[in-house]
Amino acid sequence: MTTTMEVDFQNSLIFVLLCLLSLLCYSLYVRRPQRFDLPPSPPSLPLIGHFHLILSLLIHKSFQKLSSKHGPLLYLRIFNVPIVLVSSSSVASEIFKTHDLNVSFRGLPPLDESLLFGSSTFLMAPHGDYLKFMKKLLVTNLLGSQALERSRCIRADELERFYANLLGKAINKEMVDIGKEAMKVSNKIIFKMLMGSRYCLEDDGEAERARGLVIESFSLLKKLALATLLRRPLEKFGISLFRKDILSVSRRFDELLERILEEHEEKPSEHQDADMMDVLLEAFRDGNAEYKITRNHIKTFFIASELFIAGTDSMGQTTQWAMAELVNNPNILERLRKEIESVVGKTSLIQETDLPSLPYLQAVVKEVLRLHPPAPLFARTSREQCRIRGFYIPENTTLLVNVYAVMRDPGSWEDPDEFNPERFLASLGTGEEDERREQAHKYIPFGGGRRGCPGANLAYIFIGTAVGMMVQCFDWKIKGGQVKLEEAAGELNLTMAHPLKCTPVARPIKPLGFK
Ligand code: HEM
Repeated sequence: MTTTMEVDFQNSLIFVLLCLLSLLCYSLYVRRPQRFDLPPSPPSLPLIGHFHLILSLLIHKSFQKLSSKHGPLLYLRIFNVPIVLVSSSSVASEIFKTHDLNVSFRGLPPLDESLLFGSSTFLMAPHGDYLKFMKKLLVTNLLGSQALERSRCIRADELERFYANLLGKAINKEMVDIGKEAMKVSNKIIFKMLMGSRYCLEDDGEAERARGLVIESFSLLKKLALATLLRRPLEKFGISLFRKDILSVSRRFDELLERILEEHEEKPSEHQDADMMDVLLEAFRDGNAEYKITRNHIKTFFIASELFIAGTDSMGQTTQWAMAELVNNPNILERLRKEIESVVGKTSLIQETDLPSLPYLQAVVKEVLRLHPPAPLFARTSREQCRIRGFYIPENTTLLVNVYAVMRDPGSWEDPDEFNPERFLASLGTGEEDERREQAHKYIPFGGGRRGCPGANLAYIFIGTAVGMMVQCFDWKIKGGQVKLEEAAGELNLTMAHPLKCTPVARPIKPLGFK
């Protein structure tokens, strides 16, 4: 009896020891190496992890400092949310070339009852059939080169109005808030490209209302990014941040778009004048469409195209930074003006068809986007675990690409903090050098891979013609003679801390048709 008990006891002990041994082997050879394989991580604090490091008001700069000290691929933890920080072109290139599909998700949690941040917006939608279908519609009908060719007169009209507005200010010696004026123009252009000629009235209230909602949504987007970081710790206490504000803006967007939708249904445009709303309504009614879209999809499409870091804000901000750099660099401004005058002359206003013949203007725009990218950071999420530079990246990890650090990396750019458009002229004529930089992901103001920005062509056209017109037709007076190029704190996009306000002085240029 005793012997049987002893044998049983010995067997159980062996069994427990075997279990412990396998657990040890599992943790050593299966789990532990993965933990040890994570990218390098700077020292962190208990509970909050690296949260104190992002409390700085210029997050992209704090991250840049962190990466220059600890390396271009870092593993950070904000409370219990892991983040992988990417700060060099070689790591960005590996991500876009090798892991593009795996990181084609933004990973923000959608708020499904909201039109603004629901799962069918460009921002939240996972990569798949729906997003592919909507992007195809966006490129074919709005942002691709043929679609841009069709909407050229909308932009030419708005550029003339912009010129007339500045001329009025010059005559009255009034100061101009360049970013604000440029944002108004870019917003009107996108609104008209989307909604068609019926909204072309100068004092159109719907465009104004949409602009107000875009501004509100932008500040919500910033809060949403913060809420995403704090989501997991706060959810434990049943706290959901900003939900009420998001739903309120969504409801007002919904009402505005429902009105516009109904108008389009009552009075559809003739085929040749069909605008984006008509195109989407046709896809909505088409039983054989590649993807069956709903009425809500149509609305979210407009919100996304209007809002997503899109036209309105990014193009306005970049135009402002460009003018600030030019005011501070009179030699560059003079060289640019000479180029424009030699190609466009003194009796016509610069047109977008002139842009290919204005390489220095193109170089100025590129250099401004390099130094002052409107989206200094963008996020992707790994759907599955993967290895980047040999390091283990767990599934569902946010990858934060520091565009600002990549485009100011001294390893890729000579004198990276200098405003020097000439660096983009090396490729003059062939464009080969520019292409090489883009291929190597050294120049990424528009992101990269399949979730890269589809609005890049429109952005180059808008910024090129707006800056070109302001240089061609006006001198710019500013108090103190120099602009402070400081970045605003606590913004999601790269904004000037002190908006550029200067007075235009009309030059002896007389575009035909203007008195
Ligand atoms: C200076 C102007 C602009 C800049 C710097 C810019 C930059 C960006 C960046 C960095 C992204 C994220 C890319 C990524 O994750 O790889 C993005 C996405 C996007 N942008 Fe732009 N953008 C600009 C203008 C525009 C315009 C004019 C439009 C359309 C009217 C637009 C529409 C979009 C859309 C729809 C996405 C989301 C694409 C997706 O998630 O698949 N952007 N943009």
